[in-house]
Amino acid sequence: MPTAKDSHLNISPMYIKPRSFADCLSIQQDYCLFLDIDGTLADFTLNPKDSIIPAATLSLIKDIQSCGVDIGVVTGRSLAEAKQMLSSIQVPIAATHGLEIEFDRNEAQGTNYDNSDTLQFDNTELSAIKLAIIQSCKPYKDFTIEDKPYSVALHYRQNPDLADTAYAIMAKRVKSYVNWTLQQGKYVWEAVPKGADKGAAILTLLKKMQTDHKLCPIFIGDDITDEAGFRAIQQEDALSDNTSMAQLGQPIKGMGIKVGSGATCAHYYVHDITEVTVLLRSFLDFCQNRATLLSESSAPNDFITKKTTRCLI
Ligand SMILES: O=P(O)(O)OC[C@H]1O[C@H](O[C@H]2O[C@H](CO)[C@@H](O)[C@H](O)[C@H]2O)[C@H](O)[C@@H](O)[C@@H]1O
Repeated sequence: MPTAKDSHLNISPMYIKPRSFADCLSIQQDYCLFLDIDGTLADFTLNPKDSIIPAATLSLIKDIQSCGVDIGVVTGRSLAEAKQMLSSIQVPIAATHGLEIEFDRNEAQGTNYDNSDTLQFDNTELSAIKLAIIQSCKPYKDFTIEDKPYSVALHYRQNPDLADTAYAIMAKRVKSYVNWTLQQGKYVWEAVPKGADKGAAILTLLKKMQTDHKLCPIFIGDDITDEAGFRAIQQEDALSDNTSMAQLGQPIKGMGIKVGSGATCAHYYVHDITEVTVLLRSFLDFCQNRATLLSESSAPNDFITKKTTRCLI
């Protein structure tokens, strides 16, 4: 079974004190925020269907949006599930690891799309893979199979000893399909169309959010699939792959924040979901203060002094 080790995961991230997150930010800079769901906004549960994003977190997101900050959710969940979990707020969503993107649930067709055409998604193949996985899992009561419109996930959180078995089943079932690949997550292996990538999804959302003011994207995520997102906004791939430059026409210097310790290419980390909430609250304070300062002055640069990065210990 492959491990989570990856040649990109070689940076020791710096801890951000979540309560002082505002101290890391500059009042002269416009920010936007990208948020992962599971392990970042929602605590883990044995069955994915039982997960919720706490009402307080949703209301925090809404308050940040009210300050004029764009927020996008980037998740491995299907669009339908993500929308249900986020039903009390309006937020652009890149779901199924970027395969399904919805900018605005009320907008007419044209702004929302799925990537399944581009990625040569074949529903017949997906059905065959799902069926084969169901067959293989019959002897094991501790697996949970998550049936999504564009992928299928095999969860073994109920019995972590089944990790190797889960990988063996999934690898066997995907191996004969050239357009499919396996993605690892926390206690899960998922069969996804090749090319599904949270980094590209974030850049698609960012391009849509971009105005005359250059935005500094902040992405918070916890899992292996979030690494592509960290790389995209931190421009780690700029030398080898110019996708981000080409998409936005300018370099991006964003902040990747990993939830939890462990190898990551994110430059920063916080310990857990509770700290994510504290960090979001600090970000809200920053946005509210910034809005007040900007509204009080017609020439903001006359009195606003740029903050320096003091958030690290
Ligand atoms: O990108 P994310 O929003 O982090 O979604 C990644 C996967 O999250 C879900 O699985 C994880 O959460 C489950 C519920 O807590 C947990 O049981 C499982 O062990 C985790 O891997 C979701 O079910 C998957 O579809 C997402 O791909």
